[in-house]
Amino acid sequence: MKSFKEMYELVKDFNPKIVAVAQAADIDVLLAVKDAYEKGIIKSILVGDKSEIERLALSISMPLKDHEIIDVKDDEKACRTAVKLVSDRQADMIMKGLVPTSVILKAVLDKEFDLRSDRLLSHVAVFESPFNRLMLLSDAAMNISPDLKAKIDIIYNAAYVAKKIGISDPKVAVLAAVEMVNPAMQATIDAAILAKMSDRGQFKGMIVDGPLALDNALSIESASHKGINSAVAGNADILIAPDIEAGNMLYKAITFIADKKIAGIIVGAKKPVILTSRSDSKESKFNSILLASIVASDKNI
Ligand SMILES: CCCC(=O)OP(=O)(O)O
Repeated sequence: MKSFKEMYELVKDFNPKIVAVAQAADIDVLLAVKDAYEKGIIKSILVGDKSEIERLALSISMPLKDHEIIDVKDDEKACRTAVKLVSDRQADMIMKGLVPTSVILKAVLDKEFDLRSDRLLSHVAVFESPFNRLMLLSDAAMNISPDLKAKIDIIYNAAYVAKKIGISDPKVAVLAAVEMVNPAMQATIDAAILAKMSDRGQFKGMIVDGPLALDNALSIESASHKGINSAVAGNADILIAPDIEAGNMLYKAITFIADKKIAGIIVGAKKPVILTSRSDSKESKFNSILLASIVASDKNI
């Protein structure tokens, strides 16, 4: 897939999914939900401050008769209500509204709702790259300081999403600040181990290489200028950040500096969670609904 337009072309023929929105009183969230509803992609249950949802909906001419509202003001309760709707099979996916990521993730991880699978949960972002194709980034929002084992799961989760959007044998760049292994930099050691695992055939259906700095993950000229010979350099489909700080900054640089369209979801749970930054645009939130719809349509999730 080259663009979110192509993603929309795929999703528009799916049966509409039901989205439980946690803290829906936000103009960009409501605009994305309105757009997705009008295009027949979703139905929604809006959890949040009812009077505020009604006020905002009026300002964007969003008819609320088509959307159920559950009046909950408190952040934690709104998240738990949205997650419970999915847990009780009244909704197919959860959407983060105007609420901190940690609050919604706490509800998603609560054993009471039985949404965890045997996989690690991780955030996967998809963005329109300058190379006329979609690329992926992980993890910008969930795993704070993943160890080697967590990085393996993060790579598998990202490759799963890559395959769902048509990237059959993704090339995975494990990012660090430098391309050489430096015993003082854990990110380079982890990346080198992951690359060796890939060399030995321990990752199926993908090529993993690292450590790669962002320049040579993205540009073959940068790689050859630095004398780096790698099947992934300049061809990366998936960027794996060393930790949440790097991942989150890269995510926000993609949107706020490069002005690229992005989508974000949490995978690894029994149902997808649409998870963007509160400050992301309505387009990014709409794109995230598309991406989650693809994952939610997978019978084997
Ligand atoms: C995927 C980015 C998650 C994030 O940073 O959310 P907030 O900006 O709302 O904290």
